[in-house]
Order: sequence, then C-alpha cells, then structure tokens
Amino acid sequence: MPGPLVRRMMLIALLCVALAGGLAAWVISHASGEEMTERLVRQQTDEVELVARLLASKVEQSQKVLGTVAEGITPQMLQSPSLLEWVLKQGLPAVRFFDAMEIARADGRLILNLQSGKMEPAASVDMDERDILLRTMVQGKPLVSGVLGTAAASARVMFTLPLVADDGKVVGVVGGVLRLQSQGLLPHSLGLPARDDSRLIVFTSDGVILSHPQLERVMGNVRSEPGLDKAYAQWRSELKPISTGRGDTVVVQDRLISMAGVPMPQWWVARVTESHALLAPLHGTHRSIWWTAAACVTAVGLLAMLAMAWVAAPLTRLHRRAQSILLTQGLPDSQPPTSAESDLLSGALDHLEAQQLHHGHQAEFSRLQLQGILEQAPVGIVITRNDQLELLSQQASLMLGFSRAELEGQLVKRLFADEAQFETLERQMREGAITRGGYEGEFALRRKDGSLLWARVLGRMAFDRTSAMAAVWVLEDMATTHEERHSPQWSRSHDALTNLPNRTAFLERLKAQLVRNAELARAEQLSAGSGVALLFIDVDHFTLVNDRLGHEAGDMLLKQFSSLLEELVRHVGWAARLGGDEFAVVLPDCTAARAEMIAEHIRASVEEWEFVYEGEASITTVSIGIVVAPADLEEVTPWLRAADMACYYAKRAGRNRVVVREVADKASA
Ligand SMILES: Nc1nc2c(ncn2[C@@H]2O[C@H](COP(=O)(O)OP(=O)(O)OP(=O)(O)O)[C@@H](O)[C@H]2O)c(=O)[nH]1
Repeated sequence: MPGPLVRRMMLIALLCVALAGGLAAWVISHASGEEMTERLVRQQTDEVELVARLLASKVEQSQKVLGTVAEGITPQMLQSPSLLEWVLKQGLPAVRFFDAMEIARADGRLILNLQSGKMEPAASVDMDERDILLRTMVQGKPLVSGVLGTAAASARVMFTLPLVADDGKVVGVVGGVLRLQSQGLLPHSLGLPARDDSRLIVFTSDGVILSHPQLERVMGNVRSEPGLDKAYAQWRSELKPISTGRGDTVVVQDRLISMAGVPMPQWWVARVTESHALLAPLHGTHRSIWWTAAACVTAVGLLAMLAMAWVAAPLTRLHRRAQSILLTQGLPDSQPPTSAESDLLSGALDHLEAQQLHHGHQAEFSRLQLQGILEQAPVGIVITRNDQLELLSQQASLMLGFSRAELEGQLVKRLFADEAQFETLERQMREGAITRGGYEGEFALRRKDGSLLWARVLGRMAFDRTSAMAAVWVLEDMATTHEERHSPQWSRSHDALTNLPNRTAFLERLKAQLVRNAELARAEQLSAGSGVALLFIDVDHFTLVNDRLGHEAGDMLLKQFSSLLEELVRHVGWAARLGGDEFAVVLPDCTAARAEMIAEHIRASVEEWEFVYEGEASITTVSIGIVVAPADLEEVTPWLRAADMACYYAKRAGRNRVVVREVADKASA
C-alpha cells in the first residue's frame, strides 16, 4: 500500500489528467460547435441566395419569353385580331408559357385575351391587368406587376412589354400572366418539405407571402411569421432597396433567419430555422466528444497512476523500510506517530543517527575497556583476524619477547616454532569452531630471541559480517607442566589418552584431599554443610560409539570429552579418568547443592556439545552421581563406591541426569 505522499501524487496526476481531458473536450466541442454553426449559417445563406437567383432568372426568362412573343407581332396583326390569334396559336409555342396572354392596341382597345390558351371576350379581362397594360403603354417600358388577386390559388404576376413600330412609336402592348403556383414561377414544391423547425418563405416587399410550405399561409402577411416579422420590420426601418448579392443571416428569438432579395419583382426569399433544430446534430457530436474524452481520461488516468506508482516505487520501499525501522526499534519520544513518508523517513534517519551516536559512544567505551584489559590482564591475550595478529595484551608481548607494535599486523604463523605446530592449531581451530566454537591445546611458540615458549592456547572463534574469521586466544605459559609431562612420573600418574590423572593418581589425590578436608574441619575453616564433593561421571551408551563408529572414534570422543570436562571444572576443582568411560570430578569445599548445580552444568554442556566424526555429528550424554564427603570420613573406598552407586541410580533412572547421595546411604535406597 503506497504512503500518503505517493497517494497524493497519484491523486494530483489523476486530477491533472481529468482537467486536461475536460478542457480539451470543452475546447474541441466549443470549436466544433462554432465551426458547425458557421457552416450551417453559410449553408442556409447560400441556399436562400440560390433560390433568390433562381427566382430572378425565372423572372428574366419570363420577360425574354414575352419578348420572343412580341417580336413575332407586326403592327398589321394588331389590326386583325383573328389573324393575331391564329399566328399566336400556330406559330408561337412560347405563348403556352404563360397562364394568360393579353394584347392591346395603342388606342387602348384589347384585341386579344387568351386564358389558358383559349380565346376569351375582352370584357372578361381583370381590371388590374388592364391597368398594367395601360401603364406600360404610357411609360413605354417593360413592367413586372405586383401580386394580383387575393386568394392563393388565383394569385398571379403580370409581365408586360410595349410593342414598338419601326419609327419608335408604341403601337401596342403585350402582357403575359403567370399564376404564382404555376410550375414556371413559384411551385409549391419550392418550400417543401414542410417542417415545423425550418421554413422557406418567399414574400413581397409589402410583406405578402407568395410561397410557404403551408399553403394556407400563402397570401398571408409576413408580420404574422414568428421571428421573420422582426427581420422584416428591421429591413423596412432601414429603407434599403432590394438587390441581388450576398444574403444576410440574423439570429432573432432563437431563430436563424437568412434573407436574400429578388430585385426585379421586389421579393424576398427567407429561410427561418429554429436554433435547436439547427444545433440538433451538434448535440450528438458533443455527446460523442465528451464520451470519448471520458474514456481517454479514464485510460490515461490509469496509465498515469501506474506510471506514478512505478516512479514512486523506490520511495514506497524507503517508506516501508523506515516504517519497519521505527516499528521494530520504537519511535523516539519527540517523534509523533505519523504515516507520511517524509516524516517517517526523517524520523527513521533521526533514529539511525541517534543509534549511530550511541554505538559510537559504545564502541569508544568498548575500545577503552579492551585497552584496559589488554594492558592489565595477567594472562597473555592475542586477537587474530584472517590469519593476522590484530591485537596483543601487554602480558602476551612479555611472554613472547616482542613489543606489541612488532607483532600487530603480522601473520599468525610467525608466532609458531614450526609449520607443523601452526597446522595443528589450524586443524583444531576448524574442528573446534564446528563443534564448540572454541578450541584448546598446547603449542610450541617461538620467542623473539628464538627460544621456545610452551603455551596452552584457549581459543574462541567469531565471524564478523564480512565473513572474516576472528579468534581470541588466551595464552598460558606451560613451561613447567610441559616438562612435568615428559617426566616418567607423569606417565605413571596420568592417563595417556586424555592427559587426565589416572585412577592411581586420583585415589592418592582424593585421600590427600580427605586429609586436608579433615584438617580444615578441625580448624573450623570449612563453610557450613561444605565438604569435598565427588562427582562420578559415566558416558551413556559409550559401547554404541565403539560399535557404530569404531574404537578410534571412541578414543577421539573420550579425548574431546576430557578436554571439555577439564575446561568446565578447572576453576572449581579437578578431573580424573577412572578407566574406560568413567570419570571423576573432585570439588573441594563444596556443598551438595553447589555440587549438584555444577554437575547439572556439566551434564547440560555435554548434551549441547556435538561430537563430529568423519562429518557425522552425534550427541553425547552423561550420568552423574554425587557424594559429598562428611568431615569425619577417613576412607575413600566407601565414598567412591557411594558415588559409583549414585551414578548407577542415575543410569537406572533413565541416564542423562544427576543423582545426589550420601556415603551412608544404603545400596538399596
Ligand atoms: N574406544 C575405547 N573404548 C573403551 C576404552 N576403555 C573402555 N572402552 C569401552 O567402553 C565401554 C564401556 O561400556 P559401559 O560403560 O559398560 O556401557 P555403556 O555402553 O557406556 O552403557 P552405560 O554405561 O550402561 O550407559 C566398553 O565397551 C569398553 O570396551 C577406551 O580406552 N577406548
């Protein structure tokens, strides 16, 4: 789980992505909305312009058709209406272009009235049409009438052209009438399809509607067209003439109104569209833009979170590490409990700094202690690391005859009298390190003056973090002991395998101990309840070692066991080998309770020790019987027998245990 700082960074990344996505979507939708509106406005403007031009060209075409008719009429024909009728019907298909055609002479007499191709009496001509014919005659120029008629079905427009003789005199006038809803001018299909939200309307400069998708609105007034009324009123107030050119688009009351003029008949073409209808496709586009943006924001947001988690991974690891340091080692008092990475890290660093300071003081203190020990210790101490002499005590330097500076940093090998001694130590070191973490032995070292120093070396192994092997030796000058050992008396009193006193020497020493014990008792120098404690020790199931690993392994076990035993009791008493796998330990001036405690320590230490032979480790246990000699005891035999019996009872009770008895105890007890 990432810490709060990383979580905050992730949240910020997510917000940034969402904000950027939202902003981009808004800008795109806004820009696309504007562009689309502009395009739709342009489209609508273009459309009304196109329709206006179309209408203008139709008007022009109507005038041209009328001109073609006029060209075919001679002044003579005006004198003969029947001839005129025949000529028009036969030779001028253009006549059929108009819904009605009328011809009048200069004297004002109507000589031709063709209604839908049929000759009708002159009197039936509409008065408005007759007026326009007369106006054309008077003005001598072509005219296009306003809208004639009041009903949509009969609404019409009249085109007129003066007939001019060769001398330039107006001899007559020809007029063509087109119904608004005829195919030639404003077919109803022009405004279709009829939709509520958009209408194409053609109206005159007076506001009379000529074309409308709803037929019933034709001949109505543009002032009642919602939205268009305002645009029309504005145009009228500006008093601008109607001319062809670019159409114009305005927004009035949520309606988009585009208008373009048809100058000759003074008409307007207008398209009125409700804004919501116009923008309907835009809403769909906006929706899809926002959905796309949301999907992109989600995907990019997830990616950003993952990227942030990846980038912050080292910080998360540091955070966890700091957490575990503070959890396992406790928060400093000044540090409030917090989970923020920076606080935790600085807390952990403070803690480590304090620890380092503390360790520095400890190290300095230990160094001073070590220095004191090395200078004052009455025994020789040598500290080695990776086969080099690292530190020596003052006593060791005196024993060896070298100054400490001369030896420190030198190879360990240099101390030994010969290569064989050194190799023996190395082997013992390896074996001892595996089995007990320590070793001991007697070695011949070489002093500076070349003389031999027989020393007992007690070593302890240690490995530091760099796997360098360090050892601490305690050197004991064995010159006297060594000489003794090579005397014939030594071999008579000591066991050759273990170097421990043998049974004979043991009994002699035990008797002497008993005498001394009696003297002390008489002199009342013995502590209350104290006496000489005899520990009878027998290795459990030793036969099995011989049987399984061989006699040589049994010998090695006895040897190593003896060293261990001697090491364990050398400061409190002495040990002897009674024979086979039987040993004794004598503890002078000792109570039964203390003897039992020491015996228990021996038992536990042996149980902990592993005897390794040819790579195979085995556990050894011992049974111990204890008897403390009373002050008045004079014979050792019953004492030794009692201790043997105590050991026997320990065996009988299941072995690997300690049993305390008294000399007077009955054998059956
Ligand atoms: N390797 C070796 N074996 C010895 C030596 N002296 C005696 N032994 C053997 O030590 C064994 C002593 O066995 P016991 O003490 O009677 O019996 P145990 O197997 O120890 O069984 P418990 O004492 O009843 O637990 C005998 O098998 C002897 O042969 C010796 O110097 N070296």
